[in-house]
Amino acid sequence: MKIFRSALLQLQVCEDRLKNLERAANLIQQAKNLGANLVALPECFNSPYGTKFFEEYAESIPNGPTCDMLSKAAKENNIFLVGGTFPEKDNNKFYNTCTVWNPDGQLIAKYRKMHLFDIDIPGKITFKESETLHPGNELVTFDFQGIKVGLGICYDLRFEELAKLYRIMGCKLLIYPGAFNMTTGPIHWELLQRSRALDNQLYVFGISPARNESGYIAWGHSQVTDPWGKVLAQADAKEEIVQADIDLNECDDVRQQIPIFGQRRTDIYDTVRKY
Ligand SMILES: NC(=O)CCC(=O)C(=O)O
Repeated sequence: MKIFRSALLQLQVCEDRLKNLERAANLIQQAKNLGANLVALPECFNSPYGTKFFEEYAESIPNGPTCDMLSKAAKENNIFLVGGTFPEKDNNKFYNTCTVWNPDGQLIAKYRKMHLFDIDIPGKITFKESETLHPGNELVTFDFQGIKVGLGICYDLRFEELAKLYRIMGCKLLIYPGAFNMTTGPIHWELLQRSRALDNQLYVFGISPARNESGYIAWGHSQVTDPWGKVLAQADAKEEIVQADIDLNECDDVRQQIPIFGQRRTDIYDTVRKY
């Protein structure tokens, strides 16, 4: 399908897991009513975002209330559902994991955040996901009606190598559930998505939780960016559905008109320096 309607659900997340699931299920249904066939939730949508919460809210995949809700919602609404992320428990290790569900309610992809959010900006924000989480080690794509879609999570947006690999693998859309903060969000969130989109000539979705009042405060501003690097749609801070009609012909046009991928001097890049 070359043209489709997408919906990014900028969900208001609270400390009550079941309320988060109910609210998410409700927004998914609203997105379906708007005609969306690809719907995506934000990072950490079943729990507040914070290292002290990850173990308490973690579930195994695919058994648990969060996967049950996602599977049911995908099936009942007959949509592809990118289930944001939630803390995953596997063999006594914890991951920040994104699941993807097809319209039959089947789990078709699972991506574990590869670059953990460990930063220290004195007086502003210090965060260390690696205190409780392990990183994933695999790139993950899924097929959405003939389109290859690549997955990343939030801080992964900063690593252009990951996005480039997805482009090389044939992706035309990258989806990043994410929860940027009030320090980096205002200056980096939009810019990073536009950069990944422009560099790789593909669509980028960034899906944030809505702004909350305390703890880790999410920037919001869920965003759809096209292969020209243009922002097609962007939320404000509150809970809302960002919808956008995606025309994959744009990818083909941009790639043909500005054919940077065939023009890369990999003969030089690959020999000058090995990382
Ligand atoms: N959840 C995250 O990975 C946050 C990333 C972030 O805020 C950043 O600045 O990078």
